[in-house]
This record gives sequence, C-alpha cells and structure tokens, in this order.
Amino acid sequence: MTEGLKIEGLSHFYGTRAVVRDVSLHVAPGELVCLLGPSGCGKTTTLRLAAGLETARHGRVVLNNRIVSGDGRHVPPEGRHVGFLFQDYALFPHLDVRANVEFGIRHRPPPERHARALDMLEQVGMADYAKSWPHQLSGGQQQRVALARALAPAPGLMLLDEPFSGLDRRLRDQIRDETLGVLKRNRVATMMVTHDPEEAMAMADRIAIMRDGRVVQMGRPATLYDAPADAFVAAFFGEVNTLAAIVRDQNVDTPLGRFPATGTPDGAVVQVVVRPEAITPHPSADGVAMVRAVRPLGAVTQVLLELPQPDGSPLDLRCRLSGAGIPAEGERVAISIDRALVFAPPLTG
Ligand SMILES: Nc1ncnc2c1ncn2[C@@H]1O[C@H](COP(=O)(O)OP(=O)(O)OP(=O)(O)O)[C@@H](O)[C@H]1O
Repeated sequence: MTEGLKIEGLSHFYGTRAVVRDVSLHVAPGELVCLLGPSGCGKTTTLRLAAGLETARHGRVVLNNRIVSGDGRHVPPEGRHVGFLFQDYALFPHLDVRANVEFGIRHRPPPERHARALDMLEQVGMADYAKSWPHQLSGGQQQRVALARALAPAPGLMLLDEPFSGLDRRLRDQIRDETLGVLKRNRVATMMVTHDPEEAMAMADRIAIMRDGRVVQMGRPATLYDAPADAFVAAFFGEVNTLAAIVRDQNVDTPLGRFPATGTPDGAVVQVVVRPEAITPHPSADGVAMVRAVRPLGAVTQVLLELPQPDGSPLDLRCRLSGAGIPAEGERVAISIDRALVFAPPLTG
C-alpha cells in the first residue's frame, strides 16, 4: 500500500518518438517532488500522464492505492481527484473570486462550500478579495486564488507546471514561499515541473532530474548537489569547470591535481567537474595561476583564473568568492581545492 502518487515504468510516445522512458517515482502525502530538466526532456508529458491528460503506452499510475492508468484502465482527469496549478491556468473571468474557489466543490451544500472557500482564501491571504473579479487582481493575487481554487476540493495530488514563471522575480520568490507553506499545511502530495534549478532547490523535498525522457537521478536537493550521478547532473546546478582527462591506473591527473576515477577503464577520456566554490585562490608571488578578471555579482564575486597546463596552453578556471580577501586582476595566486566539490567519474549517486 502506497499513499500519494506512484508512477511505475511509465513510457509515452508521440508517433514513434519516445518522450517518456521507463519513469518510476513516488510522491508521498505532504511531499513536494520537482521534475527538473532542460527543455523538451519530457517533464510536462510526465505530469500530463499523471493527470490523465495523456494515456500512457506502458506502465502504471497509482493514486492513493487506486490504479488510474495501466492494466487496461484509464481514469479520466476529472475522476482522479487532482488539483492543477499552471502558469496559464486562468481563473474563470465570469465568476467572482469566491465562486472561482467554490467551483470544484459547487455540488456541496452552500454553507459548507462557502466556509471551505473562505478558509482557503484566508490560507492564501485573499479573504478580503472574495467579492472581487479576476480582472481586478494582480498576477500574484490571481495565482493565490488559483491555488485556493485547486486546493478547495482537498485533492489527493497537486500538479504544478512552471506555476511562477509568469511573475516578476521579486514577487515570484514571495508567492513561491507562500505556495509552499499552503501545500505543506494541507499535506498534499505535489509534483511540480520546472526548468529552474534554483526554484527546484528552494521548493523540493526531492528532485527528479530528467534527460531525454528518463529520470537520471532522484534525491534530496543537497544530495544531487553534493553527489551528482554524472557530469550532466553536476552541471545542471550552476556553472562548473569541466576538465577533460585520461584515466590511468584508476586515477586522473589534472592541472588541479590527481583525483580517483575508480572503476573507470584505463585510457578512457572523462570529464572532471569542478564547482567554482571548490577553488580558493591565495595571493602568492610565486603562485601557479594568474587572476584574469574579477567580476562582482552582488553577494559573490566571480574570479577568472588562468593556469598554465603541461603543454603550455592556458586553462581558464572560474571560482566564486565572498567576503574579504578577493585578489586583484593581474595578481599571481596559489590555489587550494576543496576535493568534496570535485567530481570525477564514476560519479556517486
Ligand atoms: N502533443 C505533442 N505532439 C508531439 N510531440 C510533442 C507533443 N507534446 C510534446 N511533444 C514533444 O515531446 C517532447 C517532450 O515534451 P515536454 O513538453 O514533455 O517537455 P518538457 O521537458 O516539459 O519541456 P519544456 O520545459 O520546454 O516545457 C518534446 O520534444 C516535445 O516537442
């Protein structure tokens, strides 16, 4: 018995092209799982399969212990008890705010549905707008009402597809935090699609990274950051330095030192991924590297270093520093490396 959403071996094709390949995952009640990946990797299709908006070719969707897709069954979206929040999931313009929130529970007795709608509007901070019309609300307010509307029928699963991408940055962070608070308070299983790693890190209990229709790695945000399964996952969470190296005796030698590449065959050319914050430069007259550029970015400063390679060609390295002690352009520096932030294959998942 598994409460929440369970997806097992799900595959989907458009024509002959597989866009979702053997995806399995579980979202527990009260948990928020983000599907994260580049454009076209199959995130939205996975969400649509869970919603019942597409019919899966293979695999099963189980919602709160009920098979809603698979084994010859396909329960349509309206029979799945699922709430939606999409970027363009507009409110009904001909209904006021309260009627919008009551829409999914309109068959309940009036006192009950009024009370539920007001409770939900209070939860999203919009109780004072119950009699307003959608066109009188800002984008952020409309999104709050849309969340109240989606949650009013107490769905067993919430599906969110890039719900904040239409909002400007400052408002987005605020609405995002508020939305997360309301979802958690209502203990609803939530699957959210985003292509924004920062958004996924900020909201998700677990992240499923997708590429070419497959889940490449699934885990807690910190796990994906600290122990990426491959260079693709490592590079997905921000800019990284990538050093090509050849494996010799289960090790790779790079201009930043030797790293273990256990289990990788001799002669293999691998990519060693080095996070910018792994590199700390220290001013030193006989240091190996030279500071080529210093770019303040606000809270952190990006520093570009140039390091000579054995063949004499320069290697460019990016690092990120904060606080005092940022070297100046043209200065020579020694480099220390935090080896926990260097990933050489095979990467640990
Ligand atoms: N109705 C459709 N008919 C044919 N191909 C489709 C259809 N919908 C999506 N696709 C294709 O399937 C692939 C996966 O699309 P999907 O929308 O699931 O990706 P995504 O990861 O959500 O991308 P994005 O972040 O750009 O929305 C894409 O290559 C897309 O072009």
